[in-house]
Order: sequence, then C-alpha cells, then structure tokens
Amino acid sequence: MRTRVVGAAIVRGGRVLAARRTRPPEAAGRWELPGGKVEPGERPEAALERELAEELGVEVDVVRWLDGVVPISGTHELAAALVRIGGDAEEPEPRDDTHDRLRWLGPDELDEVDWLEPDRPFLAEIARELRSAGPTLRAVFFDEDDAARVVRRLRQDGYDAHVERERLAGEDDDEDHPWAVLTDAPVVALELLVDDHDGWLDADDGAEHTGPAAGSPLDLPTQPRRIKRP
Ligand SMILES: Nc1nc2c([nH]c(=O)n2[C@H]2C[C@H](O)[C@@H](COP(=O)(O)OP(=O)(O)OP(=O)(O)O)O2)c(=O)[nH]1
Repeated sequence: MRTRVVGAAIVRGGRVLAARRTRPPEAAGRWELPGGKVEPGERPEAALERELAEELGVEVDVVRWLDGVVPISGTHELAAALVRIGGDAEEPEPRDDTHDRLRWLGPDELDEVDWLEPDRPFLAEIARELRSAGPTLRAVFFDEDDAARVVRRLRQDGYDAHVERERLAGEDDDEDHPWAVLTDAPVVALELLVDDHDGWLDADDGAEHTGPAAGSPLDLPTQPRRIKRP
C-alpha cells in the first residue's frame, strides 16, 4: 500500500495558495499544494491540519476532498482537499524549510507556476471551485481593529473573510492606507457591519467582482458612502 500524502487547496477571496518547495532537489523550485505525509493511524484531515500549522502557521478547516488520488511514485500517492483558513489565523508564511515562496493564484493564473506533476490533475476542479465562488465584496475601514472585528464576525457567521491593506493611488508610504475586508458574504450582512464600524462598502465593484483585484488602487470616496437600506 502506498503512503498517503495530503495537499491543501487553501482557498480565500477567489484564489488558491500555491507553495514553492525547497527539497528534495528534484522537487525544489516546483510548486505544490502544501501538506505532507499522513502518519500511521492518523486521520488525513488531522494530518493536513498538523502539516499546515507546522509549515505555514495557519489553522485550517477541511471543507471537502477533491476528486481522485494520484500516484506520486511507487511508494506514495497524493490526495487533495479544499480548505479554508479558520479562526483568527495568521497570514500564511513559510515557517519551516519546506517552502521558500507562496503565491495566491486566481482561476486564470493556475498555469503560471510549475506544479509538481501529481498536483496537476486537481487543478481543473480547483479552477471550477474558484470560479463558482460568490462575488467578493469589499468593505473598507480606516481602523485596523474595526476591520479585524468585522472579519471575526463574518467568519463566525460562516463566511470567508480576510483583511488586505490597501494602497491609495499615487501613494507608496505606509501612512493612512485603509484596511479592506474581502468577503463572500452577501451585501445585507456587510451593510450592518460597516454601519457599526465606521466603514463603507466599496459598492461599485461588488456586483460583477469575481476575485480581489490585487494591487489595484482603491477609488476612495471623499466621505463615507453608505448603501441605503429601505
Ligand atoms: N506536501 C505535498 N507533497 C507533494 C505534493 N505533490 C507531490 O508530488 N508531493 C511529493 C513531494 C514529496 O516527495 C512528498 C511529500 O513529502 P513532504 O516532505 O511534503 O511530507 P512530510 O512533510 O510529511 O515529509 P518529511 O517530514 O518526512 O520530509 O510528496 C503536494 O501537493 N503536496
């Protein structure tokens, strides 16, 4: 029987996390779904949670396993799961010597990195999953604590949510840049939260937005803009 290796498709804000391996030499520089070997007697979900805490410092919840199990070699095989970062998780970053780079990839960017062969059969399902996610809404706050509270609340309510630091057009210093919360929650859920936390909805791109436009400057209103409730 082959040893099971489990990889995580960590999905957030319409993108999936890819990790670049540092070892062994034949895999170094190539990209994978972070994870590792399931230990004897260990549940695969527990193995994923353990590996992601060790390698990236994040707590994750397994949503579901992707279709198929792919042989890695004569001795190992790869299964992959869709997971979400849970709790008050830190931003994932390489914590041990397994990876030296991380990238968040949208559904049209999956072929921009050189995936290890066994990971490739999972990419079509991952792309479908990313495309099927609800529109990503963006709420903006000048106070980091407000943004963090809103993220906590949305996650408690079962939505995907995370904070990104926004840069204002034409500015590159670190002062006064607002904090954007990106979430798949519906507008109604977010409206109440922006009212309570002195933020505003970046309403214009909510309707057709299918993923965060990384790095795009925010169109800031001159004063808080509220979406009116009837
Ligand atoms: N983690 C992971 N490994 C993969 C993937 N695709 C793939 O071919 N592999 C290979 C690379 C490695 O040879 C093997 C997994 O080993 P690993 O080094 O990640 O596992 P581990 O952390 O439990 O290993 P170790 O402590 O015993 O070194 O499977 C993938 O998507 N994720």
